[in-house]
Parts: sequence; C-alpha cells; structure tokens
Amino acid sequence: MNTRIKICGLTRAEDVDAAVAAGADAIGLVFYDPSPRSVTIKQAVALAQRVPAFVSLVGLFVNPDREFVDAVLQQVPLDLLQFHGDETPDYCNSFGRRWIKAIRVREAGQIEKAFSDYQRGAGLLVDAWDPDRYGGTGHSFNWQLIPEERSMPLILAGGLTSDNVSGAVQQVRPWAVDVSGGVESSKGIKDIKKISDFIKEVHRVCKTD
Ligand SMILES: O=C(O)c1ccccc1NCC(=O)[C@H](O)[C@H](O)COP(=O)(O)O
Repeated sequence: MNTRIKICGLTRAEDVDAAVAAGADAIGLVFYDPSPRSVTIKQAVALAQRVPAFVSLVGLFVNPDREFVDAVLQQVPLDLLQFHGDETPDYCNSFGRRWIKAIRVREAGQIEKAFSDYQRGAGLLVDAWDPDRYGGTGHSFNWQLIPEERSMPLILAGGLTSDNVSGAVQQVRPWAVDVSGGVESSKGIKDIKKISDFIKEVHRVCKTD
C-alpha cells in the first residue's frame, strides 16, 4: 500500500518547509476568508514558491465566485482545486484545472452518489459532517459509511492524528489521507513534530501492509 499524504491549511513558510521535508505528497492552502487558516493571494504566492516539483499544491475553496478562483489561478501555481461547498460538477469542471470534490458525510449512500455526480474529478475527499463548518473541524466520522468499491481515488479526512491514522489506513484503505487540525498547535499554526509523526506513522503502516 502507498497511501498519499496531504497536509492542509498551512499559513507559514516554516510549516510548508516542514511538511515537504517530512515527505508530504501535497500541501493545501485555504482560500476561504471565514477560516482561521485562510491565506491571501499574496501569502499563497510566497508559500507556493517553497513547494518543489513533485509535491502538489492544492487550493481549497468554499462556494467561491468564479472571478475569485480565476484571480487565484492567475497568480498562484495550483496543481489542483478542492471544492468544499455546494459547487456543481459543471462548476468544478469549468476552470480547466484538475479538481477534487469534498463532501461532508453523515448518511449511507452519500459517497456512492458523489462518486457518480463528481466522476470527472481527480478524487473525492470525504470529511466529517458539521452543520456550521465546511471542513477543518477536527472531527472524524463513521468510516463504515465508506464503500469498499470505489470508482475514483478516495481521500480520507476528518479528525486524523498520528494516533488514529494507522487504524484509518488499515480499515479504509484510502488513496490518500488529509490532515489539518491533527498536526497543529493552534488553528493555522502547524506543529513540526506532529507533522513528522503523522507522516512517519502513515509510512510505517504502509510498509507493514
Ligand atoms: O481548514 C479549514 O478551516 C477549512 C475550512 C473550510 C473548508 C475546508 C477547510 N479545510 C479542509 C481540509 O482539507 C481539512 O484538511 C479537512 O477538512 C480535515 O480537517 P481536520 O479534521 O482538521 O484534519
């Protein structure tokens, strides 16, 4: 097994450097003002310069205006867009850029429907349901709702930490795991040791499988 790892919600240069050095496959930048992890385009441009070849840079959006996504894309070299709101498949597909759809899971059948609705995406990110927040909640959900049969890469998110990620990888066998709060000391401020422990734990469990 070779589970990919995305570290999300980075706001500081040193955190990007730490995630890259520890072996992250992808770095996520949040472009959503209400989030404590949100970055400006100017900040994102500076952070992007620290991301080397073969580490993907992902931009997160929640129901964004088209003009805003276009403005980000003009200045920040994003490899992938990640949509966390109520964006339609056609909207996600309309930027000429590869994309991931994130859904908040609370009931059976939801993931199967999303596989079908968002089949043109490069992956489906499954996260915890929260009535008020679109992501980054620090909560996990019932992984039994995740079907074994998948028509696209599944990215597991929600409440992952170095303590529970090995169990998550063994039980769910996702294409990738995505973490934000579980590698932070406070919102938007990553903890270098937690990043390193998280990535080591994923690599360890993948090696033994
Ligand atoms: O991180 C945020 O604040 C955020 C806000 C709105 C939409 C998405 C957001 N983050 C998305 C992510 O990809 C997180 O990594 C994912 O939700 C998992 O977060 P966590 O449970 O804290 O690991």
